[in-house]
Amino acid sequence: MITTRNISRFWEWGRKIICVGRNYADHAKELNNPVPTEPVLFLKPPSAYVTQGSPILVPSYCRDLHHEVELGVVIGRGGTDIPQGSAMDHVAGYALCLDMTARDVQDVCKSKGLPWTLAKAFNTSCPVSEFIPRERIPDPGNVTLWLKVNDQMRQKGCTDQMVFSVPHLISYISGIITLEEGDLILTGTPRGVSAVQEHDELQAGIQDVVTMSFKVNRKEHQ
Ligand SMILES: O=C(O)/C=C/C(=O)CC(=O)C(=O)O
Ligand SMILES: [Mg+2]
Repeated sequence: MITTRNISRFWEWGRKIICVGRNYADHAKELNNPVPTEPVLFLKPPSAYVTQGSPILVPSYCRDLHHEVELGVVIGRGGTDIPQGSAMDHVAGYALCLDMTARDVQDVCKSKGLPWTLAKAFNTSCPVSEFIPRERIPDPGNVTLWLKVNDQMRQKGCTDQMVFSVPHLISYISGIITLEEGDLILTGTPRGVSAVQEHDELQAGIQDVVTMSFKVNRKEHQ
């Protein structure tokens, strides 16, 4: 059987989601973290994806779910040890993403020195917009991301504030984890993260390029 995969539906490919944390100094500071000298990485599984029309589900064990709006980079050509100079040749496009975070659980994990999996990798923890072809964002280092909760602006930040640029991140990550076509890199969030509640409506956008909206529901007990 011949199957053709469409990069504009990259979330259906079952590929890796590699996330960068503390990549904006103002966000690192609002959570009392040092600004990193090397990228901070963690992963989400493909089951974290959710697209517009389906709700974000608060995990049953979470009492403080936070939004984090982020620029996502969709890999078009894989590679290992990719040099910074050619890193952008590996980009197929972008997506607006949310790194939904169970902040109360993350705080417990941090205090116990445990990994962040329960806080970051649960089902629906990675809402994504439609695929944005790379031509529509000529400079990923200079676009403004925003997020509103129930029409109230909570986050607005420009990617020129990233500690590590998109080419730097692609090069660094590919030296540790081979990048494959269809992988997604979440590049970190600017300041303004805050709690969302069941029934809230989140709207987010990248300038005049894309907008998306999601409802928040609580996961039913099974
Ligand atoms: O260290 C913390 O308290 C929190 C870090 C994050 O959640 C990192 C991110 O996901 C981010 O900066 O986007
Ligand atoms: Mg994040």
